[in-house]
Amino acid sequence: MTTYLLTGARPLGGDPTDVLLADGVVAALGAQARRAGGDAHVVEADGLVLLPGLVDLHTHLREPGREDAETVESGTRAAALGGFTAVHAMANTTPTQDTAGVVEQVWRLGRDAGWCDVHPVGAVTVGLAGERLAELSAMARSAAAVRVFSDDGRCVHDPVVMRRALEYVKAFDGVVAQHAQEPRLTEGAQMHEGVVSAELGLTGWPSVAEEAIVARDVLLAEHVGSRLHVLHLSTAGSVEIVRWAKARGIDVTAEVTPHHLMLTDERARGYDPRFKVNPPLRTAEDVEAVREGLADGTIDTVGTDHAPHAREDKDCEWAAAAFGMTGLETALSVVQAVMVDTGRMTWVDVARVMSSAPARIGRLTGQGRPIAPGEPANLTLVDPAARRVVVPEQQATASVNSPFAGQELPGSVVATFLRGRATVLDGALVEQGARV
Ligand SMILES: NC(=O)N[C@@H](CC(=O)O)C(=O)O
Ligand SMILES: [Zn+2]
Ligand SMILES: [Zn+2]
Repeated sequence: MTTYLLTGARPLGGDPTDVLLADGVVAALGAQARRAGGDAHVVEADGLVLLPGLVDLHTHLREPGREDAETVESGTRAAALGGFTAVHAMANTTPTQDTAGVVEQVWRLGRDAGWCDVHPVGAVTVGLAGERLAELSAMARSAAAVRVFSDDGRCVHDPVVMRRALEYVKAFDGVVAQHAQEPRLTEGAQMHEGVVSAELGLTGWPSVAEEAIVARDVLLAEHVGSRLHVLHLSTAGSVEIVRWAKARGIDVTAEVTPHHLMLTDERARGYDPRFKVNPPLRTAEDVEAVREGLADGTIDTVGTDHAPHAREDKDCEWAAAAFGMTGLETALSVVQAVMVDTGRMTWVDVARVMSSAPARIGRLTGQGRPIAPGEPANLTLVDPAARRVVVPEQQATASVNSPFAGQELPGSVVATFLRGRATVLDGALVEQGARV
């Protein structure tokens, strides 16, 4: 296995130092790294920020079932290029990831592709139908060792089913990740309900449809003493509820997506379906509230909600288009633009919200660890001074539905290491055959 000497890298944005990666771990730092790294492959890292490998709790890889939109192979290539060393693959596949057999299949596909760790999310209910609990314990005990359960794409709407799921996952330290959307309040909804939806004549999706479920679920989590994770939180009211719940000692964590940190419902004005997403893009006040919530720790993680869609599902009129946008290859840049370059967060904070916190919530060992001797070498090296224009056709994801197409974003991933092996070097994928 190649050893790597990263020279002049800034761990978590701190002072420059040399970092030696050998035998899958961070072998040494500083002068010791330079001494021991005589025959190592040198990666010039002057001015580059070294982060723990990013961990996504919310990726749609679409395999099995929609390999025309993404496969485990194409999606994990995108992940590696985005700086990720682990992703959680959402359960809304066809067939649904609701049995030990299907989650093991996805887990194996991820392992064989080798671009990053793939942790399948288990469905909460059979077929995401919201009625009967899926075989949660069999998925937890399978080779995939599932700890995160979600019907994402759909809300676990029945409070009795949600309560049972929260109770059940306690047996194996699992977490229920809720897609908070009151279905009756969002029937036929096309975008955020507000001034813009009224002007465009599109059916609105009120903030309360999210907030009502977030409020109910934090109370349920408190009642049964279980862990709850709120996916893609998007409204100022949701931030307030989670803040209240945490102050009360409820074991809740929350996620925001890069697109909800940057974009508003004004984008719907062009009726461009790339901006159609669930939950919908909200108002500037909501965007400010989720930024503040992320900076003050109310929101624990940034999850990409990478949701690739085939061209025919997006190249159509707004009302007919699918909900969702890609995000793995732009997530870190968006967080840099919105949170770091504005002085609202440091790289230490970025490492928390994009690596250590999601790893902890997913109960991953070996990911999101400090950059210290003996720790697994899951790392990403970022050039914060770089700028690039997003060209979806040039990305590794098999789909082109990026809301940032044509936009210039700061920062680029120069290298990604998975247990000491480079998956990305010089900003390009290191193909299997070239890996040593
Ligand atoms: N976010 C989306 O708009 N779409 C997701 C489902 C989801 O995350 O709810 C998808 O699977 O396409
Ligand atoms: Zn969702
Ligand atoms: Zn999703």
